Amino acid sequence: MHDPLVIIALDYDDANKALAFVDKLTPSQCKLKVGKEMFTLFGPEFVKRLIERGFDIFLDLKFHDIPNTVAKACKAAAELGVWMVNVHASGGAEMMKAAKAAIAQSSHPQTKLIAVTVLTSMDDVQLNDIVPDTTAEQQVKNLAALTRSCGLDGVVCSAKEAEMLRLDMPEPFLLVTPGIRPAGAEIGDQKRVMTPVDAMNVGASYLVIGRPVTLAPDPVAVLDDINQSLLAVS
Ligand SMILES: O=C(O)c1cc(=O)[nH]c(=O)n1[C@@H]1O[C@H](COP(=O)(O)O)[C@@H](O)[C@H]1O
Repeated sequence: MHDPLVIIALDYDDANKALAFVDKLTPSQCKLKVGKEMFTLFGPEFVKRLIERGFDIFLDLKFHDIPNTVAKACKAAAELGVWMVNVHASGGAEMMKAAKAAIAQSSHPQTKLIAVTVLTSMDDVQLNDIVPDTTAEQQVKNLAALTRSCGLDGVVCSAKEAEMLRLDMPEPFLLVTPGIRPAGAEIGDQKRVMTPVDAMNVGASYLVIGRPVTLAPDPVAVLDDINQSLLAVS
């Protein structure tokens, strides 16, 4: 089966609404991301229902805690049967290595583990409130290098940093890029954004796209258009 490049962020507060959308999709059109809102509302059962429908699931809970806690959470996520799970790289090397080791020991050791570098909702000004005297680009570079040295499968970053990272981080290291906005789409709370085609051209592995698709009057048509536009670059 063709591996879809788009990961749809299912950020709904209503499981039936989310499932009504998912029922119009096939696993060759997109992977699905379940994040903090839907997981908090509907839990692992909801994730299992999506897996049963044949979709690859990115469980985006962005774990960030002491190594023991994150390792156990990642093992539990892997055992749900998800395709990918994530942690915050700023949790540090010990935490990331513990998470990787725990997944390797789980019943689903092929689960991919990636680390968030700098959230795509942050610009340099916001970043400097928490990490002075750096840029988002520099911080992404440092945290991606740390993530890679810990043996993880990839990072979450904005497509703005993809070209720089690809210089010394070739595939199969994954660059998973949210903050994707088709031309003319509302940017909302995102800061470091790029269009789907531009993101793929600079080296993204997968594009995480939420509201531009899910809030559209015809979400499936928007997803089809994005997939069509990507045919030329993939
Ligand atoms: O890890 C993520 O998926 C993530 C990291 C990041 O830096 N920025 C980011 O937007 N995300 C997620 O990607 C999705 C983006 O959604 P939209 O902004 O609606 O396209 C949301 O579900 C976010 O939680």
